[in-house]
Amino acid sequence: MRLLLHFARTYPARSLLTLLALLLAGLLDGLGLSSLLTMLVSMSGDADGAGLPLPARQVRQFLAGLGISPQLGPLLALMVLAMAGKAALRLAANAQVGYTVARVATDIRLGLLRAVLGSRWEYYLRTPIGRLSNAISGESNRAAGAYFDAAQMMAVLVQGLVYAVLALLVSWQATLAALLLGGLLMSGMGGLVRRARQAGTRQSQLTARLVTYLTDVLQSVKPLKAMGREDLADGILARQTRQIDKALRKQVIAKETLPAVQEPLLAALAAGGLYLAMAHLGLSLASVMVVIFLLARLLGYFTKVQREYQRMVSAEGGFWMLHDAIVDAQAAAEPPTGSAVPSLTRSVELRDVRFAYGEQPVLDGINLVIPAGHFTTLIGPSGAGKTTLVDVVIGLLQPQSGQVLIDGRPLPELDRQTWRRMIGYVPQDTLLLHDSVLVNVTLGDPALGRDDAERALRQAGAWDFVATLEQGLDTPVGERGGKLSGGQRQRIAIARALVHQPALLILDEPTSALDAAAEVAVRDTLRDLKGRYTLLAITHRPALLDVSDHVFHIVKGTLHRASEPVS
Ligand SMILES: Nc1ncnc2c1ncn2[C@@H]1O[C@H](COP(=O)(O)OP(=O)(O)OP(=O)(O)O)[C@@H](O)[C@H]1O
Repeated sequence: MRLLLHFARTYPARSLLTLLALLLAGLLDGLGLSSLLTMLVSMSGDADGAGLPLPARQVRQFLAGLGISPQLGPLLALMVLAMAGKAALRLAANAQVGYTVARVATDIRLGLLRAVLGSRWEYYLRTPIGRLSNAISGESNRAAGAYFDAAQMMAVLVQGLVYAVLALLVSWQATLAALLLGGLLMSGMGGLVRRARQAGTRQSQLTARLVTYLTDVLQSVKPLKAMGREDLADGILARQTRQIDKALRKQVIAKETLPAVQEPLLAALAAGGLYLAMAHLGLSLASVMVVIFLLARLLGYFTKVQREYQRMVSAEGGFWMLHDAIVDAQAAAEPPTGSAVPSLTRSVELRDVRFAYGEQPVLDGINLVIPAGHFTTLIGPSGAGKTTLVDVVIGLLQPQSGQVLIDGRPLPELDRQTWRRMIGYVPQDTLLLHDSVLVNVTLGDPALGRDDAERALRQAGAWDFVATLEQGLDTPVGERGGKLSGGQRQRIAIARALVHQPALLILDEPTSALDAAAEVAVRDTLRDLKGRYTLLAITHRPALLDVSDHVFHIVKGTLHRASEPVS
C-alpha cells in the first residue's frame, strides 16, 4: 500500500488519468455485460421483463429512453459499442501505464545520478561503485516494473468492483457471501504474498552485493590473476550467485503456489455460492444464471487482484532499495554554494585549518599561504595529510574549523562550480575513461577543440607518443586506459588538467610513474607555467622540488617550511 501511495503522490495526474480511464472502461464493460444479460434473459422467454435482474431492467429503461426497442439487434449493437469503448479506454490506460513505467525508470536513474553527483566527497569514499552501477542498470527497470504491476492490479480491481456492483444489484445476499468468502480466501493466501515479498527483497539485496563485489574484483583482477588467486573470488561469486538462485526459486514457488491453491478453493466457493442461491435464497432461474456468471467472474477477479499484488510486492523491495539509495545520496549533498565570483591574483590561504575523519585528526591547525603565480610543493611521510590538505583547498572536504581564503574571500562565499572550473587537477591514481585520447583530454567539453588538446598534450610531454599512435588523438585508450603504459596515462592526465588553462594547477605525485626523460619534460613544463599559473604539487621527486618556489613539510597534520624560495 505504501508503494501505491508513493506512486499516486509522485505521479498524481498520470495516475488519476489512468484510474479514470480504467473506471470508465469498467463501467462500459458493465454496460456491455448488462446488455448481454438482458439478451440472455429475453431469450429465456421472460418477455415483459418482470423477472429480469435489476441491471437488465435498467438497460431496458435506458434503451426505451433513447427510443430504442430492447430487441436483439439494438442490444447486440449496444454490447458491441460498449466493448469497443472499453477496449479504447483500456488502450489509453495501458499506454499511460507504459509511458509511466518508462518515466519511473528514468526518474529513478536521473534521481540517483543527480543525487550521487551532487554528493560530498565523503559519500564516494563510503559508497561502493558496483552498488551504483547495479542500481542504474538493472534494478531501476525492476523497480519501475512495480509500477506496471500496481497499475495492472488497479485495472483488475476496478473491473472487479464494477462486477461487484452488478452482482449486488442482482443478489446482494449471494454477493456479500461471495465477497466475504473471497476476503477470507485472500487473507488465507497472505502467507504466500509475504514470502514472495521477502524473496524479492532478498533477490535485490543479493544482486546488489554480487555486482558490488564483482566490480571490485574486476578493478583489481590483475594482481588476483598474477598471484593465481582468482579462484578465491570465483568461490565467493559462485556462492553469492547460488544465493540469488535460491531467492529466485523461492519467488517462483510462492508465485506458482498462489494460483494452484486459489483455483480449487475458488471452485469450491463458487459451488457453495450457487448452492446458497438456488437452495436457500429461492432466486428465479434468470437470476440464478446471472448469479452464476457474475460470482464466478467476481471471485476470478479476487484471485487476479491478489496475484498482481503479489507480483508488485515482490518487485517492491528493489524499488525501496533504490529510493533509500537516492535519499542517502541526497542527505550527503554538498553544502549550499556561495555566489561570489572567485579570482586568483593574490593567494590561496589556509588559516588555522583543522580537519578530522571522525575522531581521527588529520590537519591540526594548518596555516599556509600559496602565492598566486608561484610553485608551492608539499612533502611529507605517507598518511601525513597532504592529499587531505589539497581536498580542503578544492572544497571537496570542509574543515571543522579555520578558513580557506581565495584572494582573501572565504571559500564558502564563492561560487563552488566556478572555483572548481578554475582548477586543473592531476590525481595520484590515474584512471582514464574508456574512450579516445581526445575525449580523455577534453572530457568531452564542446568548448575545447583538437588544437587545445594538442597544445595541452605538448605541454604535458605527451604529444610525441600520441602522434605515433595509429589513430592519433582518436585512438581508444582501452578500459581505464589499459592500452597505455602507466607513464603515458599520467601524461594524458596532466594534459587533461592543463587543457582548460586553469588558474590553479594541483598535482598529486604527478611524475611518480614517469621515467627520467618524461619527468624532465613535465618539470620543464611546470617551470614554464610558473608565473602564468599558480601551482600546488605533492611530490617527493627532486626534479620537481628543484623548480618549486616554496616547499612545505607536513608531519602528523602540522606544517613546517622545508626550504626558502628558490631564485
Ligand atoms: N576516507 C577516509 N576515512 C578515514 N580516514 C582517512 C580517509 N582518507 C584518508 N584517511 C586518513 O587520513 C590520513 C591522511 O591521509 P592523506 O591521504 O591525506 O595522506 P597523504 O599524506 O596524502 O598520504 P600519501 O602520501 O600516502 O598519499 C591518513 O592517516 C589516512 O589513513
